Amino acid sequence: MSDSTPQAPIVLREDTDGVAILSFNRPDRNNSWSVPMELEYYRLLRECADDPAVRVIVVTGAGRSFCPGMDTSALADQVADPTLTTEPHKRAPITTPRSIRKPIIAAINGACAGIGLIAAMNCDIRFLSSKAKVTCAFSQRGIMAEHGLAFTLPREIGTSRALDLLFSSRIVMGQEALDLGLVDRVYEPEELMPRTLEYARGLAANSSPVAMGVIKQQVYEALETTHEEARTMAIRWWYDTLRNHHDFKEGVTSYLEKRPPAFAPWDPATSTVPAPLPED
Ligand SMILES: C/C=C/C(=O)SCCNC(=O)CCNC(=O)[C@H](O)C(C)(C)COP(=O)(O)OP(=O)(O)OC[C@H]1O[C@@H](n2cnc3c(N)ncnc32)[C@H](O)[C@@H]1OP(=O)(O)O
Repeated sequence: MSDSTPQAPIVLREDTDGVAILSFNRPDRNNSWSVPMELEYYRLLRECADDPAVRVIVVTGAGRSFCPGMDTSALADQVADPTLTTEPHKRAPITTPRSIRKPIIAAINGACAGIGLIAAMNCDIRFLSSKAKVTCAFSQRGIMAEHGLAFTLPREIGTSRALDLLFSSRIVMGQEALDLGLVDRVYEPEELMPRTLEYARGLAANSSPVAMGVIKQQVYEALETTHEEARTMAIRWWYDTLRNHHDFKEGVTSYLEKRPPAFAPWDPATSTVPAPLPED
């Protein structure tokens, strides 16, 4: 499995107006997934998570492809020697993006398959180029639904639709991907990054970082709790974090003063688990 030279990082980071853009960059292998690329992707995600200047993260692919799955040469190596393993269970979980309390938007600019689709599904929101081909690919390679796709895909698009895509590995594009709920918006290729960045910059400028961070944690936790537990957690977040936060005051005051809000940078490490509700 070859990777780019040290002069060309295998994941690029570029920052603009509170938005960090991370781009998969293995041009010689069409941005297919490799363990070094995965490790660098997670390292950069953590770097962005800890950087108060970053309010929103965009994940995309350099060049024509997003990520067409595991590098087929690595798959071929495993076919030749089944004892070879990349031991994914010993690496950071591919769900890492969901634990980062900043919005992460996938801008799917081209081929998106296998673990590339899983990476996109672990982002919070997905925008798609109308020319990009999306496929699970696993059934056609003789592989099960990898890395928790059996969890995320049915929750996003429904059980029978997920099974259709997983059984058939058929290619989905544009309007169909939107209709399925696999992606949230579709743009012409030349519009994808400008429109994604317009949206991301809007979040960075107009939405409170602490509110977005808490909302993200609430929504993913609520996938695995009861309605009542989700309601209780909202109350705990209110008392513990938001009620006395600068951004609540600023959000209300700026509206009343008819001016744009100036929300404070937020360090997610300062607030992780809200305190229990006070006893009556
Ligand atoms: C643990 C995780 C496991 C997995 O992820 S298993 C799944 C592995 N992935 C796949 O099996 C997908 C294989 N690729 C495809 O089926 C297609 O691509 C797509 C449908 C995703 C996209 O189709 P299109 O946009 O028409 O691109 P194109 O012309 O098929 O490919 C362009 C170039 O990209 C190379 N490429 C595609 N996928 C991979 C890959 N996974 N690893 C390495 N190279 C890949 C091709 O060979 C070709 O190259 P050249 O232009 O030199 O002919």
